[in-house]
Amino acid sequence: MKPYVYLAKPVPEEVENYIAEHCSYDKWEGSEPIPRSELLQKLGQAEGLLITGEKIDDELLDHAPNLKVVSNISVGYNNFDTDAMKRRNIIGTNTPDVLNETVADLALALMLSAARRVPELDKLVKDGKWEKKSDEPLFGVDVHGKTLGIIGMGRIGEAIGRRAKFGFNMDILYHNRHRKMETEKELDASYVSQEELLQKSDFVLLMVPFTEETKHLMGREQFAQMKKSAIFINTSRGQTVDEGALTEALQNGKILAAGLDVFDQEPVSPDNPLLELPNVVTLPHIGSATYQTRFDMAMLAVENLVAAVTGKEPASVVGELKGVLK
Ligand SMILES: NC(=O)C1=CN([C@@H]2O[C@H](COP(=O)(O)OP(=O)(O)OC[C@H]3O[C@@H](n4cnc5c(N)ncnc54)[C@H](OP(=O)(O)O)[C@@H]3O)[C@@H](O)[C@H]2O)C=CC1
Ligand SMILES: O=C(O)C(=O)CO
Repeated sequence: MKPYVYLAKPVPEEVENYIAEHCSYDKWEGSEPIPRSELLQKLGQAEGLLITGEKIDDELLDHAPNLKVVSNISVGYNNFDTDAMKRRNIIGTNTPDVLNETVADLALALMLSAARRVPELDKLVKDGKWEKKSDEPLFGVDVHGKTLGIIGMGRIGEAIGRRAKFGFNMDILYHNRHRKMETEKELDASYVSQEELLQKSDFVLLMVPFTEETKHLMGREQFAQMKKSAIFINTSRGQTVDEGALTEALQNGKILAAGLDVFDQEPVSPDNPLLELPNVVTLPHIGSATYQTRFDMAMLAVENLVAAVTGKEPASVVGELKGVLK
């Protein structure tokens, strides 16, 4: 008998066909995310669960006595309570690498948009406010040749660093908990303390996972350490930034501008004061959102799912849960 899995997230037909070859399954067909109460009801028989970002905690796991694997269609897995999963010998998988280049493209788009004020000036033109006088009020700042500081030089951070170094001739600073000698060599990058990175960078870009350690990694003190002319980019998770402190820094000219793909609350509340600021470029968490990359992520996620429920080792089990499946 084929193992039974539940798909809480729709996937492309070709990906679903792969599941059908190996598993029996049921799926959520709504266009909205599956309501929590509905999800909990679906888990009684499931050996595998496919999700994007739903919270996996004791409450959910108590409804899933047969579960072996939760496969996340995303690389970030801050939605996993890994301790609760470990206690029950349930593994979690994610989708690393297949999205690196796509997310890096978007990070550069945010840097360029914020520096050259692209959305603000696009609106000006479309509002019929392009006038035949001095264009100095429309000036932005250069990206090429400037210094980029990457906090979280991992898989995606490196892809961003390559674009910045080889495409824009930028100097690269980075900060992680551990040094990466090969990356330093490849990108001629310098490992510095977080404080030095904040003080010296023209662009500060956050690409860390959201963990207890990185919660509000950027707060009032950190924004105060940045140059007044610097631009802050967040493509990691909203919770890594104290949004109140960021708003204040932007309003008071402590930093020049920001580019944000992620927010503390998503979808962002329409009354979030960051949305009022002309020097903030905002996006709805679309770092990996191209047709090809979302397809690749879904395929990797179901390959992980199928592997785990058919007794094989999935390609990308998250670090904390490696080896817990019995
Ligand atoms: N906006 C979007 O759409 C997307 C957002 N993301 C987010 O990006 C994150 C990173 O993805 P990815 O590059 O694949 O992950 P990686 O694990 O490859 O890289 C993360 C890097 O962060 C560093 N890091 C971790 N904790 C800290 C810390 N406390 N202080 C400083 N550095 C730290 C790690 O180095 P070390 O261990 O040495 O500290 C590592 O180099 C994901 O977890 C996800 O949240 C990912 C994809 C799309
Ligand atoms: O993969 C992730 O972590 C995302 O944020 C969306 O692709």
